[in-house]
Amino acid sequence: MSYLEINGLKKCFKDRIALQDIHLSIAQGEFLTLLGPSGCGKSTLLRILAGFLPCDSGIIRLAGQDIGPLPAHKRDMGFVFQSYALFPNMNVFDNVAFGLKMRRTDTQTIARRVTGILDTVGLADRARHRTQELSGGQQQRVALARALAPRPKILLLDEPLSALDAKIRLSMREFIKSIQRQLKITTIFVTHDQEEALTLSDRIAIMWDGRIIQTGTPDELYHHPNSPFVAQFVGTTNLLPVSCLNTLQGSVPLPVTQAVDQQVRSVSIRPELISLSASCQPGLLPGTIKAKALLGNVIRYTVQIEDTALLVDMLHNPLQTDHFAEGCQVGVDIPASACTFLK
Ligand SMILES: Nc1ncnc2c1ncn2[C@@H]1O[C@H](COP(=O)(O)OP(=O)(O)OP(=O)(O)O)[C@@H](O)[C@H]1O
Repeated sequence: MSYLEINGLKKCFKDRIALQDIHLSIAQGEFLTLLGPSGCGKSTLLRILAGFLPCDSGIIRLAGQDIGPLPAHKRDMGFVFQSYALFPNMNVFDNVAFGLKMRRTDTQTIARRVTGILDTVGLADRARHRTQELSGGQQQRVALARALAPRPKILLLDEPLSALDAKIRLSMREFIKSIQRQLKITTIFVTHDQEEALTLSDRIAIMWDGRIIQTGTPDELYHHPNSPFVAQFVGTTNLLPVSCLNTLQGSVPLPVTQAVDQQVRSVSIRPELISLSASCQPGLLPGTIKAKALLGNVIRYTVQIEDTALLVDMLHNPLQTDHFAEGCQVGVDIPASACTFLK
């Protein structure tokens, strides 16, 4: 059963539609990410859920209750901003205690809760420090502790890692996931970084131009995208007009008829599903290596086949010597099962 349910949500800013037709169900304890390019409406949706912004129409239910009419402080949601937004005039303890004081929680409970949550985020020894004395990662942990201290029903995180440098970002990502697992708190995370979304989420809602285009597990979105937009936005792919297959099929039995039957317009082929051979045996397509890039443990080749350039990923094993140099002639195998046809 869904814990948070959003139905038919719409939001306009003057004549600009920021969100429309938003339907989303989130289970208790789930980690859901809103993923999409800049300006697609992710933060607007999060702010509406938090009660910071009104929506024009739609219903939001939390644990069966319509929370649309409730102000932000009565919604039981914790919010973490991209820019920490800590109170500079307060120390770490008082920042974390803020939400509890607003709720007129008694002093003993505040002390117990703040100490407990600071311990959870690994900052128990910094309680009396001023927030400016902390690193970016530590400040974001204070922001997380502040959001969690009142024990909200939902945790809302708006690009919480984007102000951090690359290395801290990675460790904070792991940290957020482990806290979420430990507390089993229902979480909605906003990002435009697909790697972040894929590694953190139970499910991802892909947004584009104010709409949710597809919702699914990372695996579903990667292997079964419902549109060219999702295929390109989640992972790397070769997105080709389906007519390309007509050119390629001379040598390979690709399932072009299936594509025509479904009136699809494009085909997505993931780079790791294509393989290369040193010789072009029957059934393979003749290609030329145009470029080669080392991406850590993967080598990404650009292979030219007639007018089509394909990306092909192969695991990089330094002990093996069967890598291909630029200019090399190769045989290219595109199994029919590698082709995802899209409308
Ligand atoms: N207060 C506002 N007044 C007018 N337009 C707004 C306002 N807030 C957001 N918008 C517009 O609504 C659209 C969605 O904005 P939003 O900030 O939700 O996108 P986003 O996906 O979170 O983008 P980013 O990843 O860049 O933060 C954008 O076109 C934006 O310009």
